[in-house]
Amino acid sequence: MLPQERIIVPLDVPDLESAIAQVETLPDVTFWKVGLELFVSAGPAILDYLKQHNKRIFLDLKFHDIPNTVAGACRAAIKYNVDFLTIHASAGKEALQAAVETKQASTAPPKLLAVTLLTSINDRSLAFDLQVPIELPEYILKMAMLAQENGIDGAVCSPQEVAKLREVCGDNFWLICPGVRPEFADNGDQKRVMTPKQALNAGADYLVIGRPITQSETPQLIWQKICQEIME
Ligand SMILES: O=c1ccn([C@@H]2O[C@H](COP(=O)(O)O)[C@@H](O)[C@H]2O)c(=O)[nH]1
Repeated sequence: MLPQERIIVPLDVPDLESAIAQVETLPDVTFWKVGLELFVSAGPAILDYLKQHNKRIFLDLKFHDIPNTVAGACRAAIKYNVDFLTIHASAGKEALQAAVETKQASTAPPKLLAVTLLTSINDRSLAFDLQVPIELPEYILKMAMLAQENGIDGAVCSPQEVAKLREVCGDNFWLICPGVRPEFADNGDQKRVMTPKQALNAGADYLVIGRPITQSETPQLIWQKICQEIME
């Protein structure tokens, strides 16, 4: 795989027209992420468009519900024939198992990824807002292990945790990192960040990089700059 094929760009836009415009602006991007904003607005039409243009798809709907509802949502999403699909690890063991059972009953299943802890959460908000009484790195490791033990294919984590998860979960567990910021970019609401090169060196399989590219005045130039950086 070429290094630039390891960068997933989110289509965090309000409608189908804006999504198509963004894909056209970045013709070299091979892997796009469709999240809640766009899917709630445009529905599966955006998935059809991406498939027609031979793009890979990360459907990032982050399911978090009771097992029966998660199973039903996975069954519906799997029909779209996407590459990656997300569920929150904190939905719990039975919901993770329900997602995996649904996937196993399908002929062309996506990789199921468990979100360990949103990259917008830091140690302080984990302790004081969410009242989780263990240290952040330990919590993330526990979420990844819960996912792996129950048959999930990989985890979404920040680059700051990826080396530890790689060491513990091994090479047959996909590690996908949002919270990636080139030196020149603002962190925005991302709290646990590293640069693209640091994230890949730490063991990430794929990086999700959005606003530093898509909200720049020159998205194609920034894309090329990031690709250059990770190839050096
Ligand atoms: O923990 C998570 C899980 C998902 N995301 C998603 O990744 C992108 C990041 O976009 P940026 O513009 O690069 O911040 C976005 O679509 C999130 O929904 C995440 O950031 N953290």
